[in-house]
Order: sequence, then structure tokens, then C-alpha cells
Amino acid sequence: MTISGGIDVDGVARSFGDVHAVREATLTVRPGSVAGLIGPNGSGKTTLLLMLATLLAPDAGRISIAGHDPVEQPREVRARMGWMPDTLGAWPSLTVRQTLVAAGRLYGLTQDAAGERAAELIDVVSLEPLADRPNRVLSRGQKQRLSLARAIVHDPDVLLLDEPASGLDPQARADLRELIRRFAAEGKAVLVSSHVLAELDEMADTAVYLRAGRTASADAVERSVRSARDWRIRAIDASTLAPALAAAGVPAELIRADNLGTLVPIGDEDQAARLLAALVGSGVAVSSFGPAVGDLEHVFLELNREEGDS
Ligand SMILES: Nc1ncnc2c1ncn2[C@@H]1O[C@H](COP(=O)(O)OP(=O)(O)OP(=O)(O)O)[C@@H](O)[C@H]1O
Repeated sequence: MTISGGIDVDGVARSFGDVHAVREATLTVRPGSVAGLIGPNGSGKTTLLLMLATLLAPDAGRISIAGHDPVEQPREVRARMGWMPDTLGAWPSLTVRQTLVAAGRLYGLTQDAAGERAAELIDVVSLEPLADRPNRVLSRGQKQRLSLARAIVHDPDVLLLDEPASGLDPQARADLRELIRRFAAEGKAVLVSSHVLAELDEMADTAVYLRAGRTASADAVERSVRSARDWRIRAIDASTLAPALAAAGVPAELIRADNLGTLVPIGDEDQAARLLAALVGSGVAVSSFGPAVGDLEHVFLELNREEGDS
């Protein structure tokens, strides 16, 4: 295993009795990059993140977080790693500020330094109006923001975020994306699990796909990237589309529709460009033409299909 200073995981497994939550996970997240952790419900994402965060011991395999082993050197890992769990466990009667000061103190900051850091983070996650209110009054999205602030209180080199966008409103999601990209620009390695793949598409440099506890091989991902996907087409006069598609040689049985337009499977961008030219050439006023799902979602769906077939 090459130790990158970011996150390195090699052949990691963990079972609970006879449930093999993680069977074989191998991945690398380099410093200065954001990786998405993607997989269906129950595929082992949280179990894997718990092992990276020193909170669960693997049965097999090796993990390195910022150059340290979570089993052998949990203190070193915790000093360099920030962990945002999928639900915030915070003392309900403490205020937002007190929570962040307490977290800073636990990481060894002086009272003054912890107070300054708390004020800075309250600003970063836009919780000023609630800074001196108890945690119990926070909404789910506000708790997520506090949880993120708590994860970065010690300015870690590695960030592990489990469903950070869940419960956030659109503005807070956009802010989160920007913040995560900023962490990467500062040289941190960030691993983010999420079911909102369109969002990961916008912020992740790489993706790790988990299926039934196994990380998908580079070959399987490559095959999925190359497989045909639906493109969605809209025309000003929808009735002109079907005859033009037929004239362009698209078999009628491959054409579907959803609320947003007509769906046609297309192998690659060259084929897409040729089809668009043919439609426009035959007089269709095409108003929209593009992949129906983002890159990550396409690969996710293909990998699941492959798994279902095997
Ligand atoms: N403490 C535990 N004891 C027994 N089984 C567990 C435990 N934790 C997780 N599992 C099982 O391990 C598998 C993986 O669970 P995990 O929570 O890691 O999945 P996940 O990918 O995070 O799922 P989701 O997307 O639904 O959050 C599931 O079958 C789950 O039931």
C-alpha cells in the first residue's frame, strides 16, 4: 500500500456476526482532492467510514489516515482527521458556541483559542443568529451545519463526511459544496458519502463505488462509464421528434419518455453530436439535448445493473 498522506485503504473487511458489512474495500484519496463514496443502502458506507474514523476496528486489511493507522495510532489519526457522522450527537442543553468551545478544548486548544475558533466557525457555517441558543432548538439542517463546524474545529488534514448534505436547504447545500472545495484547495483529503449524486458530480474529483461491501474495480467503473446512457431531448413541437428520430435510424422500441422529455439511449458523445445534427437537419426545433442523468448516477445505476445480472 502506498501511503499518500491522505486516505489509503487496502483490502479492508468488517463483519457483524454473519453480516459481511464490508467485504473488500480498497481506495485512495489524495491530499487536495474530494472523493465521493457512493453505494446503495446497506452497501457498507457508514461501516467503512467508522473504521477510517477509528471508531470501529477492521477484521482484515490496512488503513492509513494522514500517514497513521487508526488501529495502532488512534490518537494521531484523531488529531489529523475530522469526522462528521450522519446524525449529530450533541449535548442538547449546551449552546452552539459552548459545543464548539468544548470540542476545541478536547482537541487541546486553550479556552481563549477555543472561543476564537468557535466564533470563526459559527461565521463559516452561518449559525450566528443561533450561536447562543441550546442545541435542542436547532433544525436538522442547522444541526448538520454545527456537526460540520465541530468536525473541522482542529483544522484536520483529512475529512470524513457521512451524508453531510442531508437536511440542508438549497442555499446551505451550495455553501457546503463551496466549503468542501475550499478544504480541498487547502490541501485536505475529503471523503464524502452521499445519495445525492448530482451534488457529488459537482464537487467530487473522484468516486469510490461500494456494492455489497466491495469497492468496484477500475475496470468495472470504466465499463460502466462507456456503456450507453439515456439522453433527454425536447423540441418546441414535440410531435416533430418521433418521425425525425425514425428517419435518423433510432429504433422506436428504444425510445421512451418521462415528464421532462423524450429519452433515447446513446453510446457516446460522437453519436450524440451526429443525432443532434440529424434532428436539426430535418427541421426539428430542438430546445434541449443532454444526458438524462449525471456521470456518477449513470455509473452507479450501471454497476448495480451489472451486479443484478451477475
Ligand atoms: N452494528 C451492526 N450490527 C449488525 N449489522 C450491522 C451493524 N452496522 C451495520 N450493519 C449491517 O451492515 C450492512 C452495511 O451497513 P452500513 O450502515 O454500513 O450501510 P450504508 O451503506 O451506510 O447504508 P445507508 O446508505 O442505508 O446509510 C447492513 O446490512 C447493516 O444492516
